[in-house]
Amino acid sequence: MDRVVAMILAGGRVDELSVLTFFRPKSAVPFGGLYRVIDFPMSNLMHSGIERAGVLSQYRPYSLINHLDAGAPWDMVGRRRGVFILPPFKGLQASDWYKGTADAVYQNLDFIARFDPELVLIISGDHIYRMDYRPLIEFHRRHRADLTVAFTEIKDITGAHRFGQGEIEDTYPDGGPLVSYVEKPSQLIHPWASLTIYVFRRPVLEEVLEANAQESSHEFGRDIIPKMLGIYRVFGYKHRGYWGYSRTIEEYWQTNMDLLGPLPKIDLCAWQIRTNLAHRDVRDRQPTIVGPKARIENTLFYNGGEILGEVVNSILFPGVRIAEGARVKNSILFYDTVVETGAHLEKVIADAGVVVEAGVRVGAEAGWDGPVTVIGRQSRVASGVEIEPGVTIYPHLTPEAFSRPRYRSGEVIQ
Ligand SMILES: Nc1ncnc2c1ncn2[C@@H]1O[C@H](COP(=O)(O)OP(=O)(O)O[C@H]2O[C@H](CO)[C@@H](O)[C@H](O)[C@H]2O)[C@@H](O)[C@H]1O
Repeated sequence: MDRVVAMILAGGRVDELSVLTFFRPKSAVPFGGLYRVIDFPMSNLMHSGIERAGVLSQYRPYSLINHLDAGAPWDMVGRRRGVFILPPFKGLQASDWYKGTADAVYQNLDFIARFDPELVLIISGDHIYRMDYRPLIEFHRRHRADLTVAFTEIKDITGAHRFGQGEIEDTYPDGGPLVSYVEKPSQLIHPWASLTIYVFRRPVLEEVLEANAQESSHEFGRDIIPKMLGIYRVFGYKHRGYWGYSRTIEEYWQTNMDLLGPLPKIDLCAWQIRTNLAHRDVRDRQPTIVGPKARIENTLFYNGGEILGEVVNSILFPGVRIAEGARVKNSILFYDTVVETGAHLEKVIADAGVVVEAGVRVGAEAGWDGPVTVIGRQSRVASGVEIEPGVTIYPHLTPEAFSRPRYRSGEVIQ
């Protein structure tokens, strides 16, 4: 894979993820008890033998930069390897904030040229999936394609309007020529959704991005792919495995829950997901302590924690403490969340450093189908309060911010 350079789109802000993306881009949102979202595409690259990647970052990049570091966890440090963060910059000619996905790559064509690659693999840093990119690249080469776009079959048509949709000629079992492509139509018109995974022949990428440079809109899905049809050799590749979009709070919660149970949708053992353990002292914390009265069922947890109460169907990041008599169910608790005695959490996502004081009920009785309650970073939920399912709590709130005994579904506490 020496002749392939990866460009990872990781600059987008995702408003639907609410308080979870107040301080970080979606690609840096913690995931699965130990990881961050970008670990999945990074590990896919590593397993596929692709050792050079540029990361196009823009929105609040600190935690992403800190996490990726020089790329050592994914074996990308070396004389001919590396992961390079590419923030927007001021250049000789007009350059600016990345005006869209295509513009982000366009502004870094000279970075790509340094490696003189045959192919450029452009992927999103925001998705949870396991994929070996080698068959895709092999497909691209076999068909002498200029561009290959990877797709997944749309099974749930209610969310179809959020995707780029393609019609793929049924020539081969793994794909065929791309006949038509529409970016986010208002309803389902084609059965395949774009995964934001593109393989370009490098001269073609340069040509189409140069041609788009003077336009007013700069998105691969809206402006580049549709215009290439009929002019270039454009193919659609059918990805058959799991792919988690997790663009809304509910989807993010569900994608995490997909890691639980006897048959997880992504097997973290068979396809090792690598992460950076150097920060938050994760590597050096003590093993998680499980108390004599603890009850733990169908749950993922790593180190540094203390579980004295009850945890069911949940994902706990390092350092989470659950006091005796506390109950946590169907929840995702980020680093160092503290759940005090008698507190009861159901279907909650708590960002790092949250404290839920004694006796608080958050989202209680939400069940599997109820809405998710989200608590922003380092908020302290006051003792005695009841928070109905589906409330959003802003970061850094102190107990004084909770002036009422009960908050209703859909409310935002700030
Ligand atoms: N200015 C910028 N600089 C750097 N990175 C940026 C950026 N703006 C966005 N990104 C990144 O690019 C990727 C695509 O994000 P977008 O918000 O453009 O698309 P969206 O997810 O809505 O649809 C897209 O993703 C769905 C699901 O894959 C497809 O179906 C659809 O065709 C496609 O447009 C994300 O990884 C995002 O972080």
